[in-house]
Amino acid sequence: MRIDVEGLVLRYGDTTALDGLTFNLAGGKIYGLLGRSGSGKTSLLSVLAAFRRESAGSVRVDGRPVFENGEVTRDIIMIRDGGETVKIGTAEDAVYFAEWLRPNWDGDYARSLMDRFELKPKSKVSEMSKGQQSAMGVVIGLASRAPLTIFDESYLGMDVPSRYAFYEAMLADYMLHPRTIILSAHLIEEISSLFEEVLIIDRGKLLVHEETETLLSRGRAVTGPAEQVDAFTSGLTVLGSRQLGPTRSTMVYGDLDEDQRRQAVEAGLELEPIAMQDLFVHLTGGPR
Ligand SMILES: Nc1ncnc2c1ncn2[C@@H]1O[C@H](COP(=O)(O)OP(=O)(O)OP(=O)(O)O)[C@@H](O)[C@H]1O
Repeated sequence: MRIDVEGLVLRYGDTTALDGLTFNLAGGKIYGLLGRSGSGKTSLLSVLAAFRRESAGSVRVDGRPVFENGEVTRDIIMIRDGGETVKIGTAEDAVYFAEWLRPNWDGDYARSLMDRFELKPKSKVSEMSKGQQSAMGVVIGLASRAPLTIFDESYLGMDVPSRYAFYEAMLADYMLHPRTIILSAHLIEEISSLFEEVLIIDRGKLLVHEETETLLSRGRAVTGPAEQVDAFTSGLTVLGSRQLGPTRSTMVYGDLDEDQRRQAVEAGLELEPIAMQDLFVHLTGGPR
């Protein structure tokens, strides 16, 4: 589903959580939404999923406003941190409820996911562990096959093997049933290889919206003798620097042209990619 966000503002009383966000997502991809705590990720996703109404600006999904628009919202599911399923009743009841609400629901797939996450149909959701409740959310989110599927750190309570099982299941199901998936994430290292595009927000503003490959190609660690590194990086956008004896490694952000790459090689400098997590830390790591 296509998403068009224009000048989006969301305020909670005196707090401005989203401060004029504008971006467009063509849809049919897996998007990663990154941002530090309190940057506005849940607020943004809540507006996209019509849980909250924007204070100003507009959000359109496939060209239509989402708030109080049942035609659109039945095609959107947002699973929040901690699972968010019906907490009254059993796992089976939660599945029954989802089946009733979700036009693309796949019951066989839901059952196979429940087996995979070792969730017992007769277990009461309220008595499940945090990780099991998160897994329940993941089951509902995936088996709904909603054209716009949003996971807001839904998998945070799950243990490492379960999280990896989720990533694998999501990717496999997405390949078979392409849709628009947005994942907000703090565990960037684990999950960033799934993202086709990345949005980074900071203090309610959009900092980066790029294809993952482009974003990664912009960050480089320049390593070599300190003096040469400094000469090469002066005039570039420097994200940070580390020194080990006479060797310095400076992270830069921006496109390097052929000439610059050649100069680096001639100066005996190494240009290495930076992991998404490091880029994120340096792009958003200023003082709060
Ligand atoms: N219900 C609310 N009432 C008042 N302020 C809120 C409410 N929800 C969020 N905020 C504020 O809005 C800002 C953005 O919060 P939000 O939950 O969207 O951030 P986040 O990026 O999802 O954070 P985290 O990664 O910690 O979950 C924060 O300053 C937060 O304190």
